[in-house]
Amino acid sequence: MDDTAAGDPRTPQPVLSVQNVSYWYGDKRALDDVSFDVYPGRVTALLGPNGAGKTTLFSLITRLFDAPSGRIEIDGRAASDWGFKVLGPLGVVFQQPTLDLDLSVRQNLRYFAALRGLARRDADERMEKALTSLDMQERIGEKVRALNGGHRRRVEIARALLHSPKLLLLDEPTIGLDDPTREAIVRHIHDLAVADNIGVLWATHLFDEVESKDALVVIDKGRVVARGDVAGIEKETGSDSLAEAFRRLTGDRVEEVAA
Ligand SMILES: Nc1ncnc2c1ncn2[C@@H]1O[C@H](COP(=O)(O)OP(=O)(O)OP(=O)(O)O)[C@@H](O)[C@H]1O
Repeated sequence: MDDTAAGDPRTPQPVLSVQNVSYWYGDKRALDDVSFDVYPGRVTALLGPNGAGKTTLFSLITRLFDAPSGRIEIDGRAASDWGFKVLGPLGVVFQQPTLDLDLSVRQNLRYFAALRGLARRDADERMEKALTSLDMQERIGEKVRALNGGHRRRVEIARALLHSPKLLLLDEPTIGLDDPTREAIVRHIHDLAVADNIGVLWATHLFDEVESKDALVVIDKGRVVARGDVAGIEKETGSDSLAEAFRRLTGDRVEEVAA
Protein backbone atom coordinates (compact mmCIF):
# COMPACT_ATOMS: atom_id res chain seq x y z
CA MET A 1 0.00 0.00 0.00
CA ASP A 2 1.40 3.42 -0.85
CA ASP A 3 1.47 6.60 1.20
CA THR A 4 -1.43 8.31 -0.63
CA ALA A 5 -3.73 7.95 2.39
CA ALA A 6 -1.28 6.57 4.92
CA GLY A 7 -1.64 7.40 8.60
CA ASP A 8 -5.42 7.62 8.68
CA PRO A 9 -6.84 4.75 10.80
CA ARG A 10 -10.13 5.00 8.89
CA THR A 11 -8.39 4.32 5.58
CA PRO A 12 -10.12 1.38 3.85
CA GLN A 13 -8.42 -1.24 1.72
CA PRO A 14 -7.47 -0.02 -1.74
CA VAL A 15 -9.80 -1.12 -4.53
CA LEU A 16 -6.82 -0.96 -6.91
CA SER A 17 -3.21 -1.53 -6.03
CA VAL A 18 -0.48 -1.14 -8.65
CA GLN A 19 2.87 -2.38 -7.39
CA ASN A 20 6.20 -1.96 -9.20
CA VAL A 21 4.70 -2.36 -12.67
CA SER A 22 6.91 -1.97 -15.74
CA TYR A 23 5.97 -2.46 -19.38
CA TRP A 24 7.89 -2.47 -22.67
CA TYR A 25 6.74 -2.17 -26.29
CA GLY A 26 9.60 -4.09 -27.87
CA ASP A 27 12.67 -2.36 -26.52
CA LYS A 28 10.79 0.84 -25.64
CA ARG A 29 9.97 1.10 -21.96
CA ALA A 30 6.50 2.69 -21.53
CA LEU A 31 6.17 2.14 -17.74
CA ASP A 32 9.01 2.03 -15.26
CA ASP A 33 8.38 0.63 -11.76
CA VAL A 34 4.98 2.30 -11.28
CA SER A 35 3.27 1.98 -7.88
CA PHE A 36 0.14 3.60 -6.42
CA ASP A 37 -3.21 2.73 -4.82
CA VAL A 38 -6.79 3.84 -5.44
CA TYR A 39 -9.26 3.99 -2.55
CA PRO A 40 -13.06 3.74 -2.49
CA GLY A 41 -15.03 6.98 -2.31
CA ARG A 42 -12.23 9.10 -3.73
CA VAL A 43 -10.96 10.26 -7.09
CA THR A 44 -7.32 9.47 -7.81
CA ALA A 45 -6.05 11.65 -10.63
CA LEU A 46 -3.40 10.09 -12.84
CA LEU A 47 -1.88 13.24 -14.22
CA GLY A 48 0.71 13.14 -16.98
CA PRO A 49 1.62 14.69 -20.31
CA ASN A 50 0.88 12.95 -23.60
CA GLY A 51 2.90 9.77 -23.90
CA ALA A 52 3.44 9.46 -20.12
CA GLY A 53 2.04 5.92 -20.07
CA LYS A 54 -1.54 6.43 -18.84
CA THR A 55 -3.27 4.42 -21.55
CA THR A 56 -0.72 1.63 -21.24
CA LEU A 57 -1.48 1.43 -17.54
CA PHE A 58 -5.22 1.21 -18.25
CA SER A 59 -4.57 -1.62 -20.71
CA LEU A 60 -2.74 -3.52 -17.98
CA ILE A 61 -5.43 -2.94 -15.35
CA THR A 62 -8.16 -4.14 -17.73
CA ARG A 63 -5.91 -7.06 -18.77
CA LEU A 64 -5.80 -6.13 -22.41
CA PHE A 65 -2.10 -6.84 -21.86
CA ASP A 66 -0.39 -8.67 -19.02
CA ALA A 67 2.23 -6.86 -16.97
CA PRO A 68 5.57 -8.64 -17.45
CA SER A 69 6.77 -7.37 -14.09
CA GLY A 70 5.09 -6.10 -10.94
CA ARG A 71 1.64 -6.82 -9.55
CA ILE A 72 -1.82 -5.34 -9.99
CA GLU A 73 -4.54 -6.11 -7.44
CA ILE A 74 -8.19 -5.32 -7.97
CA ASP A 75 -10.42 -5.47 -4.93
CA GLY A 76 -7.72 -7.33 -3.02
CA ARG A 77 -7.09 -9.98 -5.66
CA ALA A 78 -4.29 -10.23 -8.24
CA ALA A 79 -5.52 -9.17 -11.70
CA SER A 80 -4.01 -12.35 -13.18
CA ASP A 81 -6.15 -14.48 -10.80
CA TRP A 82 -9.37 -12.78 -11.92
CA GLY A 83 -9.09 -14.11 -15.48
CA PHE A 84 -11.85 -12.76 -17.74
CA LYS A 85 -13.91 -11.94 -14.62
CA VAL A 86 -11.59 -8.99 -13.98
CA LEU A 87 -14.11 -6.76 -15.75
CA GLY A 88 -16.73 -7.58 -13.07
CA PRO A 89 -15.65 -4.95 -10.53
CA LEU A 90 -14.50 -2.50 -13.20
CA GLY A 91 -16.35 0.25 -15.02
CA VAL A 92 -14.32 1.61 -17.91
CA VAL A 93 -14.63 4.70 -20.09
CA PHE A 94 -12.00 4.55 -22.81
CA GLN A 95 -10.46 7.53 -24.55
CA GLN A 96 -12.26 6.74 -27.81
CA PRO A 97 -16.09 6.77 -27.73
CA THR A 98 -17.65 3.34 -28.24
CA LEU A 99 -21.39 3.95 -28.48
CA ASP A 100 -23.46 2.85 -31.46
CA LEU A 101 -24.60 6.16 -32.97
CA ASP A 102 -27.62 4.61 -34.72
CA LEU A 103 -29.07 3.11 -31.54
CA SER A 104 -30.93 5.07 -28.88
CA VAL A 105 -29.45 5.67 -25.45
CA ARG A 106 -31.79 2.99 -24.08
CA GLN A 107 -30.76 0.45 -26.74
CA ASN A 108 -27.06 1.09 -26.17
CA LEU A 109 -27.42 0.63 -22.43
CA ARG A 110 -29.69 -2.42 -22.70
CA TYR A 111 -27.24 -4.08 -25.05
CA PHE A 112 -24.39 -3.51 -22.63
CA ALA A 113 -26.51 -4.67 -19.66
CA ALA A 114 -27.27 -7.89 -21.54
CA LEU A 115 -23.54 -8.43 -22.12
CA ARG A 116 -23.08 -8.02 -18.39
CA GLY A 117 -25.76 -10.64 -17.76
CA LEU A 118 -28.28 -8.28 -16.15
CA ALA A 119 -31.97 -9.19 -16.36
CA ARG A 120 -34.14 -6.71 -18.29
CA ARG A 121 -36.08 -5.27 -15.33
CA ASP A 122 -32.98 -4.93 -13.19
CA ALA A 123 -31.14 -3.36 -16.13
CA ASP A 124 -33.92 -0.82 -16.70
CA GLU A 125 -33.90 0.20 -13.04
CA ARG A 126 -30.13 0.61 -13.05
CA MET A 127 -30.31 2.55 -16.30
CA GLU A 128 -32.83 4.93 -14.80
CA LYS A 129 -30.65 5.50 -11.73
CA ALA A 130 -27.42 6.00 -13.67
CA LEU A 131 -28.97 8.35 -16.24
CA THR A 132 -30.77 10.35 -13.56
CA SER A 133 -27.54 10.84 -11.63
CA LEU A 134 -26.01 12.29 -14.80
CA ASP A 135 -29.06 14.42 -15.73
CA MET A 136 -29.64 12.34 -18.85
CA GLN A 137 -32.88 10.53 -18.08
CA GLU A 138 -34.93 12.66 -20.48
CA ARG A 139 -32.69 11.72 -23.42
CA ILE A 140 -33.16 7.95 -23.02
CA GLY A 141 -35.24 7.52 -26.20
CA GLU A 142 -32.96 9.61 -28.45
CA LYS A 143 -30.48 8.24 -30.92
CA VAL A 144 -26.91 8.80 -29.75
CA ARG A 145 -26.16 10.54 -33.05
CA ALA A 146 -28.51 13.37 -31.96
CA LEU A 147 -26.55 14.01 -28.75
CA ASN A 148 -23.64 16.42 -28.41
CA GLY A 149 -20.17 15.26 -27.29
CA GLY A 150 -20.74 15.99 -23.62
CA HIS A 151 -24.03 14.09 -23.53
CA ARG A 152 -22.50 11.12 -25.34
CA ARG A 153 -19.76 11.07 -22.70
CA ARG A 154 -22.40 11.04 -19.97
CA VAL A 155 -24.09 8.07 -21.60
CA GLU A 156 -20.75 6.25 -21.64
CA ILE A 157 -20.27 7.02 -17.96
CA ALA A 158 -23.82 5.82 -17.19
CA ARG A 159 -23.05 2.63 -19.10
CA ALA A 160 -19.86 2.10 -17.10
CA LEU A 161 -21.88 2.44 -13.87
CA LEU A 162 -24.72 0.03 -14.79
CA HIS A 163 -23.31 -3.01 -13.01
CA SER A 164 -22.32 -1.05 -9.85
CA PRO A 165 -18.53 -1.26 -10.28
CA LYS A 166 -16.20 -0.80 -7.34
CA LEU A 167 -13.58 0.85 -9.51
CA LEU A 168 -14.27 3.31 -12.32
CA LEU A 169 -11.47 3.87 -14.84
CA LEU A 170 -11.69 6.98 -17.00
CA ASP A 171 -9.06 7.56 -19.68
CA GLU A 172 -9.07 11.27 -20.55
CA PRO A 173 -12.89 11.32 -20.54
CA THR A 174 -13.24 15.03 -21.32
CA ILE A 175 -11.08 15.10 -24.43
CA GLY A 176 -12.61 17.30 -27.12
CA LEU A 177 -15.28 18.78 -24.83
CA ASP A 178 -15.81 22.48 -24.13
CA ASP A 179 -14.95 23.92 -20.72
CA PRO A 180 -18.47 24.08 -19.18
CA THR A 181 -19.11 20.45 -20.23
CA ARG A 182 -15.72 19.37 -18.86
CA GLU A 183 -16.44 21.07 -15.57
CA ALA A 184 -19.88 19.44 -15.31
CA ILE A 185 -18.42 15.97 -15.92
CA VAL A 186 -15.60 16.54 -13.43
CA ARG A 187 -18.22 17.60 -10.86
CA HIS A 188 -20.48 14.59 -11.53
CA ILE A 189 -17.67 12.09 -11.20
CA HIS A 190 -16.47 13.56 -7.93
CA ASP A 191 -19.99 13.51 -6.53
CA LEU A 192 -20.52 9.93 -7.72
CA ALA A 193 -17.32 8.69 -6.11
CA VAL A 194 -18.52 9.88 -2.73
CA ALA A 195 -22.22 9.02 -3.10
CA ASP A 196 -21.62 5.44 -4.29
CA ASN A 197 -18.27 4.85 -2.55
CA ILE A 198 -16.59 4.10 -5.87
CA GLY A 199 -12.84 4.28 -6.34
CA VAL A 200 -12.14 6.39 -9.42
CA LEU A 201 -8.94 6.47 -11.44
CA TRP A 202 -9.07 9.52 -13.71
CA ALA A 203 -6.31 9.80 -16.30
CA THR A 204 -5.80 13.30 -17.59
CA HIS A 205 -3.18 15.71 -18.87
CA LEU A 206 -5.21 18.71 -17.68
CA PHE A 207 -4.32 19.75 -14.15
CA ASP A 208 -7.45 21.93 -13.82
CA GLU A 209 -9.46 18.67 -13.66
CA VAL A 210 -7.79 17.79 -10.36
CA GLU A 211 -9.59 18.90 -7.19
CA SER A 212 -7.79 19.77 -3.96
CA LYS A 213 -9.27 16.76 -2.15
CA ASP A 214 -8.17 14.24 -4.79
CA ALA A 215 -5.35 11.76 -4.43
CA LEU A 216 -2.78 12.51 -7.07
CA VAL A 217 -0.29 10.42 -9.02
CA VAL A 218 1.92 12.41 -11.41
CA ILE A 219 3.46 10.31 -14.14
CA ASP A 220 6.01 11.40 -16.73
CA LYS A 221 7.89 9.30 -19.29
CA GLY A 222 6.58 6.13 -17.66
CA ARG A 223 7.73 6.97 -14.12
CA VAL A 224 5.78 8.19 -11.10
CA VAL A 225 7.39 11.55 -10.31
CA ALA A 226 5.05 12.50 -7.44
CA ARG A 227 2.34 10.83 -5.40
CA GLY A 228 0.17 12.04 -2.52
CA ASP A 229 -2.37 14.79 -1.98
CA VAL A 230 -2.40 18.03 -3.90
CA ALA A 231 -1.27 20.26 -1.02
CA GLY A 232 1.55 17.84 -0.15
CA ILE A 233 2.85 17.78 -3.73
CA GLU A 234 2.71 21.56 -3.97
CA LYS A 235 4.67 21.79 -0.73
CA GLU A 236 7.25 19.17 -1.74
CA THR A 237 7.96 21.00 -4.98
CA GLY A 238 7.93 24.48 -3.38
CA SER A 239 5.01 25.54 -5.60
CA ASP A 240 2.07 27.89 -5.06
CA SER A 241 -0.25 25.95 -7.37
CA LEU A 242 -0.67 22.55 -8.95
CA ALA A 243 0.14 24.10 -12.33
CA GLU A 244 3.51 25.26 -11.02
CA ALA A 245 4.16 21.92 -9.29
CA PHE A 246 3.38 20.12 -12.52
CA ARG A 247 5.70 22.41 -14.48
CA ARG A 248 8.51 21.68 -12.07
CA LEU A 249 7.85 17.94 -12.10
CA THR A 250 7.61 17.59 -15.87
CA GLY A 251 10.19 20.22 -16.84
CA ASP A 252 9.79 22.27 -19.98
CA ARG A 253 7.10 19.98 -21.43
CA VAL A 254 4.31 21.94 -19.75
CA GLU A 255 3.18 23.49 -23.06
CA GLU A 256 2.09 20.04 -24.16
CA VAL A 257 0.16 19.70 -20.93
CA ALA A 258 -1.75 22.94 -21.02
CA ALA A 259 -2.69 22.54 -24.69
N1 LIG B 1 1.63 0.03 -29.49
C1 LIG B 1 2.70 0.76 -29.15
N2 LIG B 1 3.91 0.45 -29.68
C2 LIG B 1 5.02 1.15 -29.36
N3 LIG B 1 5.03 2.18 -28.48
C3 LIG B 1 3.85 2.54 -27.95
C4 LIG B 1 2.64 1.84 -28.24
N4 LIG B 1 1.62 2.42 -27.54
C5 LIG B 1 2.19 3.41 -26.83
N5 LIG B 1 3.52 3.49 -27.06
C6 LIG B 1 4.47 4.42 -26.47
O1 LIG B 1 4.47 4.19 -25.07
C7 LIG B 1 4.51 5.42 -24.36
C8 LIG B 1 3.28 5.55 -23.46
O2 LIG B 1 2.12 5.70 -24.30
P1 LIG B 1 0.64 5.82 -23.70
O3 LIG B 1 -0.31 5.85 -24.87
O4 LIG B 1 0.44 4.79 -22.67
O5 LIG B 1 0.72 7.25 -23.01
P2 LIG B 1 -0.47 8.22 -22.56
O6 LIG B 1 -0.02 8.88 -21.32
O7 LIG B 1 -1.75 7.48 -22.51
O8 LIG B 1 -0.49 9.26 -23.74
P3 LIG B 1 -1.77 9.79 -24.60
O9 LIG B 1 -2.50 10.67 -23.68
O10 LIG B 1 -1.07 10.52 -25.73
O11 LIG B 1 -2.52 8.58 -25.06
C9 LIG B 1 4.61 6.53 -25.41
O12 LIG B 1 5.98 6.86 -25.59
C10 LIG B 1 4.04 5.87 -26.66
O13 LIG B 1 4.63 6.42 -27.82
